[in-house]
Amino acid sequence: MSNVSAGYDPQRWSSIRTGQTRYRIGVIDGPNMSNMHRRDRSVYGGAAIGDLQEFVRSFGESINVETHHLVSNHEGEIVEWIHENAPDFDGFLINPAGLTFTGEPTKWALADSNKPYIEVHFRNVIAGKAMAPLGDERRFVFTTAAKGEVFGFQQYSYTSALLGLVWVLDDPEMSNTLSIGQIC
Ligand SMILES: O=C1C[C@@](O)(C(=O)O)C[C@@H](O)[C@@H]1O
Repeated sequence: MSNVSAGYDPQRWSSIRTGQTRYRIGVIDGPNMSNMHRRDRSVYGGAAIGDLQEFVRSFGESINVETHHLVSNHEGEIVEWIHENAPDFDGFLINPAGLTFTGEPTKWALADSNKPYIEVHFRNVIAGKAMAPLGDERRFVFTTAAKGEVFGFQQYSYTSALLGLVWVLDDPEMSNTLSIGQIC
């Protein structure tokens, strides 16, 4: 009997990718990531932003994905880059970094593009939040329209997110559950 379950497709459960399309993904690093080689080594590993971009690019190639990178300390530049490039991209990864709690314009540029995006962070950005003092009610701006989140795995947050994004793009059923439209 083949109709075991509409959701079960053996191909999806037995290969890294279910599709062969070569995707173009925009990878954005926000304010302060250009300085990552001088930031806390235990989090950012002492590597420079160019090393990170090369790491993500080469992982992308291994799964037939082309990544295009922007690092910027200026929100306006990030917004314009999204406007300009969104038509040519299939999706985005963003480490909003310094814009994590304030980046409404960038969040909307991504949401308006109607392309899925995944928010990434080196750190576990939620750690300790349960014990945040009263009054520290900062809101994660990008989470409301993201397809997903990956944080806490340092540079591997990016490669994990890239794989997740490709799964979403390869699988029309997952793409249909985009959270865009539920933005508050
Ligand atoms: O600049 C950053 C980096 C960060 O996004 C990360 O990658 O862990 C975490 C943010 O809270 C912080 O503002």
